[in-house]
Amino acid sequence: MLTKFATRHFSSTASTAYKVSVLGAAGGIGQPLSLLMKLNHKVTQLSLYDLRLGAGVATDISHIPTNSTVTGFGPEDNGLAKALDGADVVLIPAGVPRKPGMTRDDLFNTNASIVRDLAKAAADHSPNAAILVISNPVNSTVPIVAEVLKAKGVYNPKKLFGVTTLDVLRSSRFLSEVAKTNPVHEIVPVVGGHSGITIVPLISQTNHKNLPKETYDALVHRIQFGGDEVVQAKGGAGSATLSMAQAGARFAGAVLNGLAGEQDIVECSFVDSPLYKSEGVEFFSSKVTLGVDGVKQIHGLGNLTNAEEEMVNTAKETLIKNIEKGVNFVKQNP
Ligand SMILES: NC(=O)C1=CN([C@@H]2O[C@H](COP(=O)(O)OP(=O)(O)OC[C@H]3O[C@@H](n4cnc5c(N)ncnc54)[C@H](O)[C@@H]3O)[C@@H](O)[C@H]2O)C=CC1
Ligand SMILES: O=C([O-])CC(=O)C(=O)O
Repeated sequence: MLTKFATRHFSSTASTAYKVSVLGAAGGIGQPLSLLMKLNHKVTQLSLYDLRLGAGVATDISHIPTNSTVTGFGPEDNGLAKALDGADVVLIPAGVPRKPGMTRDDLFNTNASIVRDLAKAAADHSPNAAILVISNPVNSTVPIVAEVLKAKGVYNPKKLFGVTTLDVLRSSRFLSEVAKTNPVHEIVPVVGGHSGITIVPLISQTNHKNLPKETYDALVHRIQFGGDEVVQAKGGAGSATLSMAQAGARFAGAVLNGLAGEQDIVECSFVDSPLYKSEGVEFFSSKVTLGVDGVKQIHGLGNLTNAEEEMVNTAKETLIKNIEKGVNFVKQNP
């Protein structure tokens, strides 16, 4: 694995057998993510659902000799219900990716209903699962899932996560490139949300507080718009898939480690957060300690520079609108 925010200790009572369901498992992210989950030894049942090719991907991955069964499902024969039944962790990378010139918000019209419907099924068939939302725009799809779960009476804010780990991975990598260090040792908290200016890397909390202003500004911009680099490079064929699979597998692994009772498991994630609720920001990404019930503790941002504080304030304004958009969508399209 790449980086961890803290040392891990183990609880002797930990359970280590989990069912993980991937919804959208045959997609650009879904396939490598499913592969990486097959390599996680805590996963004993891997359930792969997609509108197409779910069974094919599952059969392929099932030949890997790790200690899990792999089952594939499509929409026929109540496949979604079966895929979700009793899941401990549900990963959702279903939905369309960006093309050059689009923002993540441009995906809202297509992905909102996909995520809403998958959340309804998760509420019915795996109401206790930790739900990890990858589908964009994350700043809005996470509130969509929350509203659906609330309407179904099964909302547990400790078990809903927007996956922002790719921003953390990029921060480690891009910072190491300018600082000429080993990225494995660069740990950068990234707070806010997951789109453009809502992505706020806290470089002041690394060993590289005094980067020249021009270098710092370029680094922050590259982290905030790193997704665009991949969208441009793929020239219309999609967005980040392989690095996202690694990010998703790292975050799902951390959630499983928390569920298993391991201590001091800390990752950044976009969660139902008390940090700025009084200002109307219902969800916010910050460092979160993961535990047996999901979120164990949401950490404050710590000391910020003036520049970081300004970025957080700007992020909050956009987040309020993105979150409201998701909430309104479910109200108007239950
Ligand atoms: N959170 C993050 O950091 C990132 C999020 N993403 C987002 O992840 C999503 C997926 O991206 P890709 O895998 O590249 O797209 P893709 O188009 O390659 O795969 C999406 C898959 O979802 C499936 N799908 C669509 N509707 C479905 C439904 N109702 N039920 C089940 N499966 C369904 C499709 O059949 C397809 O296999 C996009 O919205 C993208 O923007 C991408 C990169 C990073
Ligand atoms: O840029 C995109 O559309 C996909 C994404 O969320 C990322 O790569 O961070």
